[in-house]
Amino acid sequence: MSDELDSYRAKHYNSDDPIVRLLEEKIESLTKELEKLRQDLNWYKGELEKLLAPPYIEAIVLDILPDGKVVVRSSSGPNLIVNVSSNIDIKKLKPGTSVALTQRGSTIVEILPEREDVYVKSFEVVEKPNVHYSDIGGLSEQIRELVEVVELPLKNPELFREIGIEPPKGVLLYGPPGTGKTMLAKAVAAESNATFIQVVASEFAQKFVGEGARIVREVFELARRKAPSIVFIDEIDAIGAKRVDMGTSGEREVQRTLMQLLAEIDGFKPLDNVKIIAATNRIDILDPALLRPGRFDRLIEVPLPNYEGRKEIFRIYLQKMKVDGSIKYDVLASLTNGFSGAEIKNACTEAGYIAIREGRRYITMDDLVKAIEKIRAKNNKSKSTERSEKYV
Ligand SMILES: Nc1ncnc2c1ncn2[C@@H]1O[C@H](COP(=O)(O)OP(=O)(O)OP(=O)(O)O)[C@@H](O)[C@H]1O
Repeated sequence: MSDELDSYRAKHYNSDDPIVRLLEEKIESLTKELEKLRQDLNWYKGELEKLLAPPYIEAIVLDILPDGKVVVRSSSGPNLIVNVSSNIDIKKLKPGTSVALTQRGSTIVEILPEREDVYVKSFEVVEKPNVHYSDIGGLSEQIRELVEVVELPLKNPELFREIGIEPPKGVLLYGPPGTGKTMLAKAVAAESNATFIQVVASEFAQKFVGEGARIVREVFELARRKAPSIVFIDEIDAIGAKRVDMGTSGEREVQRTLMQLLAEIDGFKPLDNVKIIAATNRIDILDPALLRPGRFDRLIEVPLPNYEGRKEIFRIYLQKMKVDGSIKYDVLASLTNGFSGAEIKNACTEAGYIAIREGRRYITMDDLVKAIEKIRAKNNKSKSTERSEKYV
């Protein structure tokens, strides 16, 4: 057939003939259209394949066996012993590697990019916090204690083994809001060259049954992987308060999470290279089980700064700002009785704004006095609102 066509074309072909040119243009555009349709068809086939393909199961490698099989913890729950697909380099598999299993869960078909559990992502992991003891005012006694029970054991566990004393596994920092508890935890992590893992206990209280306990497990597995590390649990009263009744499922979930936390703490030895620091504004409502020996058995109070502490905190912030020669630190300390460190910092920032509003590039004593009055007025207002709400 194609020979006859070729010989017909050879005899009659006339490129000047307008019909021939028209036909050739038509053929060219149809050929392009056909090519485009072929590409679209392949794309749709690929999409259809993805849509119809059963989902992979995510898993974490726990161990590699001598026979080349791998033990994984699948996200669907059980531990499995699985094969490794030939396109996977088994040397790239190590405990903690995230992998994808076939739908039947029998074979590792893909190595997933390194990531922490999505829940753990909701926690802050700071390899090296940028807070130092010198940034903290009025808490020298608390710093000394943290150096003794956290920094030294992390940096020099042998010293404690040799002498034969066990430092506490958990330290509880307690005191009013804004007094420097989080700063202290970050500073001791920075000075100990430890990874700082900050969680807010209310993050543990998840809405799905068992999720809180799972998050606790993930956080402590992360802490072991990144050791030496410090797990800092802020607002621990969110899960560690005395339980009055186990009526609601939410209360039971919180209790399960607390039990998991206690199990994790009990699972550590005092000289392991993971330390746990918790913070609370409400030590009075904590479950005594948390404070039992071997858990948070070192309590460090972090109170509002006294006169000298307030002077120190003002110096820390004002030395980083442009001020004129009128600053009197003793007067500032006298005007801020009852202020927390956070409120003193806010007063310095507010004084900066007052100077800017008045068109100046430096802060005066008058700016600071006005700022202190503004913050005290705001505090009094919020306290009176609190009181009135209490009696509503
Ligand atoms: N003693 C202090 N020295 C210097 N700055 C302080 C001090 N206390 C608080 N601050 C300032 O207040 C801010 C809040 O402090 P921090 O978060 O450590 O308080 P906290 O006690 O953990 O508060 P909360 O109990 O509300 O979590 C800090 O970022 C810091 O700037």
